Amino acid sequence: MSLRAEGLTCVLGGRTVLTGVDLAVEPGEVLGVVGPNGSGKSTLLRALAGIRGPAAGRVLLDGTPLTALRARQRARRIAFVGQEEDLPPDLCAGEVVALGLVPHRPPWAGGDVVERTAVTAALAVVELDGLADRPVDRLSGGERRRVLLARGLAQDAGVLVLDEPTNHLDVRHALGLLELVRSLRRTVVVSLHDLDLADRWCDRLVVLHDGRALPAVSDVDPDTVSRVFGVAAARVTHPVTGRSRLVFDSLRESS
Ligand SMILES: Nc1ncnc2c1ncn2[C@@H]1O[C@H](COP(=O)(O)OP(=O)(O)OP(=O)(O)O)[C@@H](O)[C@H]1O
Repeated sequence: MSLRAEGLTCVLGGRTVLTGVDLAVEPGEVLGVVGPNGSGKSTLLRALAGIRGPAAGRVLLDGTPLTALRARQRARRIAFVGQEEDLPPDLCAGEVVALGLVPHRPPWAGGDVVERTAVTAALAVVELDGLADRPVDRLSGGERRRVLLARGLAQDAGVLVLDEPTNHLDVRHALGLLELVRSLRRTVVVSLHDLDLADRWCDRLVVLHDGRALPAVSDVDPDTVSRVFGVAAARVTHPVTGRSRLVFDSLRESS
């Protein structure tokens, strides 16, 4: 599925956070969204997922404006996994994941064996086998993130919109999650604070700066990173893997 934003302007609490954002995500592409704190990453992702409509502009899913889809139709096509969610503490991990199946079943249809199987499979993908019956307030922060990702996977939508999915994850699980996301071959929009991870794992990156989106690029220029984030950025070659990596230091250290 393709996702396209045309002239998106997003206003929060009377303040214009983003102006005139144009971007396109091709079917099967992983598009990263990066930018400093408060630059509007979550706001953009929510607009792309149809959770909060823009003040101006539109989002098209395979050419159809999101506003033309009912919520249930939209949820079958776009799964959104937000940064933080206040989950009722005694809800079990499996019940959270089962929420991802709601758009696919008729109203009031209860849980059954098929649902249980889908929940078990989604939890296994995020390496949380056997935790279906554990209340979410007895999970670690990283485990809760993975439960939310499992809910997004269970939703079985063609487009995944992930806001900071690697928050709380240790380095192995963070890399594993991005490997998993790529292997799904779905259309993905993902915001990441870790610029090096974003640079390595996304097909293209959009940098948010001063309320606008810079054109998407496949290799972000270290000078752009330095200017937008106010750090000394450079590219180096990883001594073991030979892959190109972004490294950073404070501007003070570079002078
Ligand atoms: N409800 C609100 N009312 C007014 N301003 C808001 C509201 N929610 C967020 N903002 C502001 O909108 C801007 C964009 O917020 P957003 O959460 O999209 O940024 P972000 O890039 O995701 O930030 P972070 O990297 O810190 O997660 C910020 O300046 C924030 O203070």
